[in-house]
Amino acid sequence: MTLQNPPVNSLSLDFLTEFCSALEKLEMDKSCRGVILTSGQPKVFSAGLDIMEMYGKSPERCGEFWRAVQEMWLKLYSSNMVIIAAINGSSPAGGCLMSMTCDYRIMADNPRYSIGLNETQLGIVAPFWFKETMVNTVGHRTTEIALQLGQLYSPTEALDIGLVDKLVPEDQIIATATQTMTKWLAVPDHARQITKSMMRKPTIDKLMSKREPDIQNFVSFITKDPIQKSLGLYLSMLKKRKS
Ligand SMILES: CCCCCCCCCC/C=C/CC(=O)SCCNC(=O)CCNC(=O)[C@H](O)C(C)(C)COP(=O)(O)OP(=O)(O)OC[C@H]1O[C@@H](n2cnc3c(N)ncnc32)[C@H](O)[C@@H]1OP(=O)(O)O
Repeated sequence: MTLQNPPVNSLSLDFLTEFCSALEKLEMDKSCRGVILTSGQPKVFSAGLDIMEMYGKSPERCGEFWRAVQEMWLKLYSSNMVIIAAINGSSPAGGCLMSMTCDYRIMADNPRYSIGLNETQLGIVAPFWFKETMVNTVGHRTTEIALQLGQLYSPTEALDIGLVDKLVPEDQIIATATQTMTKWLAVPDHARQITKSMMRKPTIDKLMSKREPDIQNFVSFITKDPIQKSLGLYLSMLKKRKS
């Protein structure tokens, strides 16, 4: 699957809805056992959640957006398929979350790229299921430091902490992902799928049982004046940096 939402693959409501529907089709297709997730945009895997979906929007619209974010996470994290992330660009916040739902992460070894959950840098807080996905990936202590600082890691740093599994030159990323997929698909599906589910079920069940309160929490948090102000400042910083 190639992410195509120019310019930076930000995760808008429309894009998330389309993504989930495409993933569901693959999940139901018995001939499809694995997916390589990559970006069709230069330099960026995904810029994370579309900030415009969280800025100046009605509570109803924010709720609809958050349900779509939950759905994307649930579909990816609980997929029966082998999902390999070929991270061919920067992957902050929601982009990092998306990568962490995959079974294996291969990143281009370009020092200009970065990956991490940088929410606190925007004045917002990564919700419990973002946090738990990271704990399940890199462990508790590393997550505590990463989340409080809103740290973005270079590919080499990300490899050091186990946030990605392998670095390769960018032009070899799909070939390496394909070789890796062959190895993962050599394991009998049922045994691998049960094992994956055993590892991830507690985190998935926790969000499933708290979906509505999590949406309420998000809406009441994101629509608060100081949070809207922080997002507005961050957006203008992004635009200014460009000029
Ligand atoms: C008890 C508490 C309970 C809490 C419950 C509530 C929890 C709330 C949590 C909400 C979680 C949010 C997670 C997120 O994903 S937030 C998004 C974070 N994303 C970022 O910080 C990334 C920002 N972008 C960048 O750093 C860079 O754009 C880039 C990805 C490194 C690419 O750089 P590049 O130089 O190639 O591109 P530009 O910066 O010039 O960007 C091109 C245009 O795209 C716009 N842009 C970039 N990112 C976003 C985005 N995420 N959303 C919307 N728009 C984005 C950028 O402004 C440029 O626009 P322009 O062309 O109009 O200037």
